[in-house]
Amino acid sequence: MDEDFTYENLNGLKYLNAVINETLRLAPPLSSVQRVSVEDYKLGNTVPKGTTLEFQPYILHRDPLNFDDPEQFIPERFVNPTHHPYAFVPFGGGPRLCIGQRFALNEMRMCIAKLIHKYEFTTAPGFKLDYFTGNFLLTPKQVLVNIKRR
Ligand code: HEM
Repeated sequence: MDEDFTYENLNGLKYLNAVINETLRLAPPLSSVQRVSVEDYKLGNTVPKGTTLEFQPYILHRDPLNFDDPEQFIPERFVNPTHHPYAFVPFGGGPRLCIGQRFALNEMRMCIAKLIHKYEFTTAPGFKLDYFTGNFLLTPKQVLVNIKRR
């Protein structure tokens, strides 16, 4: 069965990839990304050289101008996506885009596909997802699930 979990097969699992993207939209692990301007730049006002600028994937991803019903978990929106390329930036963007993006996506596809192939996961009764705050990494306090062999 292991031979079915190839790069090509995993890449072609449209709904699995949509679920991963929708999860990265609502819970981008890196909630803010910084840049320093290397020269004066006109952006409405002039941003002087040496200014630290920050964009927050978490905020962009939940902006109703970018996504309809942004607070809802709707993987289908990533099956045939229509959003602006810079409206969804869990791995950043431009020349300093996350170097591990493909590796991370592959790893997620492989682990999730193998696990749900053999086991069924449900959230534990009464469990509510909660995150540590005040950290640049979005980390859940705990994840309680029930696991059943299929
Ligand atoms: C879900 C997993 C991951 C997420 C959400 C993530 C997210 C990000 C983000 C938002 C950036 C900043 C990009 C920017 O400044 O525009 C970044 C940079 C980076 N990431 Fe990741 N990352 C992940 C996994 C990984 C992995 C697995 C590796 C290495 C194997 C990695 C290596 C790096 C490196 C080296 C940079 C700096 C790139 C540069 O400045 O040129 N990341 N990542």
